Amino acid sequence: MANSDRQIRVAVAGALGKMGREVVKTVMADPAFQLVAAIDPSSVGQDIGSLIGTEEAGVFVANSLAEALLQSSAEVLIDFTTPNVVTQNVYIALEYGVRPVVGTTGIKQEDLQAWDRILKEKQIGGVVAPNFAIGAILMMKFSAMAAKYMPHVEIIELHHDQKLDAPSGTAVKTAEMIAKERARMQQGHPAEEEKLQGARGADFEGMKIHSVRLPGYVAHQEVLFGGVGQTLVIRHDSISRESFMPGVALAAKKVTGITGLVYGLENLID
Ligand SMILES: NC(=O)C1=CN([C@@H]2O[C@H](COP(=O)(O)OP(=O)(O)OC[C@H]3O[C@@H](n4cnc5c(N)ncnc54)[C@H](OP(=O)(O)O)[C@@H]3O)[C@@H](O)[C@H]2O)C=CC1
Ligand SMILES: O=C(O)C1=N[C@H](C(=O)O)C[C@H](O)C1
Repeated sequence: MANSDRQIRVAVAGALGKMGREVVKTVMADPAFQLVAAIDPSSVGQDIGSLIGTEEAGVFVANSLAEALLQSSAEVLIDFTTPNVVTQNVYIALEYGVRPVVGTTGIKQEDLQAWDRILKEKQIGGVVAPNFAIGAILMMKFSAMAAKYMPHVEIIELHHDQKLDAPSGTAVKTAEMIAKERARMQQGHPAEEEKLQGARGADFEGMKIHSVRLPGYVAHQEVLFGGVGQTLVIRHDSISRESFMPGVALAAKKVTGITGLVYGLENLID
């Protein structure tokens, strides 16, 4: 791919993971981007393109994010690593003035607030999106709309059994968006009692969230609403990780034109 000033210089952390591989392919295929670094603990020193089965990228897997960012002059870091790695990665990116685009989930609110502050001080942008699939964004928005009229709601998220965090970032974001539209409330019978701990799921401001982990699933969520004499189910299925790629590419392009942190893809496409 030809290098030009107009291309956005992109580094990918977690480049050999399930998402990272798709992201590397997407970045390599999009003329708006130049892949300049790939960070992952395994296969260090090998060409990332050869490792993921595309053409050679001329970019070799690095272990140290700081060194990779420094040497590559990356402008954007796309992070799909793990919940215990992402926080440190973003602070490193911010130190080097690199704009983070983060899909990794399990991030604390206090870190989101700190990143927003630092990004504003540095006058650059960052994006954290628990879900980059447009269908999932619509599911969350429709759920927030429905909760105004049908406030009794429970969330069931279903994922592959390699997922490290529960509940999913998407389920938490959905609950946050619903919580803005309805008052905190008690659901179910006031005297209900769990005979087996965890049977009623996790609690988010009175909303129950249930996490399923099974081989065969990719990423799925149902938001169930109950009213008098009626129910409503809003469901989204990501049946392949390609579903996330247009959102990732959009965020990596838009992040160069914003200041501060955008939390949620819906805030970039409104
Ligand atoms: N926002 C969204 O739309 C989506 C978000 N996700 C989230 O993205 C994250 C990644 O998911 P997924 O790709 O399935 O996970 P994987 O476990 O497949 O990939 C994570 C990768 O990160 C690597 N890694 C570990 N430590 C580091 C480090 N210090 N620096 C760089 N890379 C590192 C891992 O290497 P190793 O295995 O050798 O440790 C692995 O290759 C999860 O939090 C998931 O929830 C997933 C899908 C969509
Ligand atoms: O781990 C995954 O796979 C996914 N993680 C994100 C989440 O936690 O919501 C997004 C999507 O659900 C896939």
